[in-house]
Amino acid sequence: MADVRAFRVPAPRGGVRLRGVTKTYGTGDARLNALDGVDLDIEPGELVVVLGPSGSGKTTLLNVIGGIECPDGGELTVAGTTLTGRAPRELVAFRRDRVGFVFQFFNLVPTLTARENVEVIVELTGRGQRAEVPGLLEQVGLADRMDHFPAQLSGGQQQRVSIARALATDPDLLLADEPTGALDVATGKTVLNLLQEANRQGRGVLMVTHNASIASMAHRVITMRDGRVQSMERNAEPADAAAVSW
Ligand SMILES: Nc1ncnc2c1ncn2[C@@H]1O[C@H](COP(=O)(O)OP(=O)(O)OP(=O)(O)O)[C@@H](O)[C@H]1O
Repeated sequence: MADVRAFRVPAPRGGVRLRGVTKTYGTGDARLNALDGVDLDIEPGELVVVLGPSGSGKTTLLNVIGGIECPDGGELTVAGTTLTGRAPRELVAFRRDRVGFVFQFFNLVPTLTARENVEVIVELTGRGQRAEVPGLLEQVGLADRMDHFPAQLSGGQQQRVSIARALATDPDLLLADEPTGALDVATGKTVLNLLQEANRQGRGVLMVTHNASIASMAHRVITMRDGRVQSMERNAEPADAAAVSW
């Protein structure tokens, strides 16, 4: 008899709820509302793309949802955890257990190999298994590059290491800030494909980008303006990452 586990659809996870979330930088005349009362619901398992002009609050939104920044006001719940009013220590635990980050410029440790860059996260967080790291690097197409240092890898390969690193702790939600911003089209598409695959495994994915073409692969597209959600659109049929082009 066939193994029924092979057919099990992964449970969707990584839902997000914001109500009136504010984040202000500076004081007096220099005071700036980076987030100016954001209301937003992201369903578990959704792939959401965030667009908007420079300075509209996209990165701040991502950082607040990821527990990198504390909101000044409003209510915020991510993957079942209420983040408002939390002590910094609790936010560290939340980040460790719930979210994975992918950045535009990869943020790898230059003195560690690809394998070590992923292993160090497994060891620091106590999540995931060191023995699974080679398999993860294989999944992102780096079986033959595991012992290379970041400087010996192309931009796309470095971004794939950073995706393996983000997935090593099995996060509920993957937060990606301009993950293709430093890559050419072909390489960028392989990265998008990996993010889509991570989403198809049930994880929430929230991706900030300036590239409006990427919006076609999202379940929902959010446009930010002046620290607020200006619009929200649902794609009836999200495209395969392979079909995205720019
Ligand atoms: N640490 C900070 N200190 C002061 N101001 C900040 C800080 N971080 C962001 N800002 C300001 O908050 C506003 C929103 O910034 P944010 O980086 O979220 O915008 P963005 O939409 O991601 O922009 P971009 O597309 O250029 O990356 C901007 O005006 C920015 O200058």
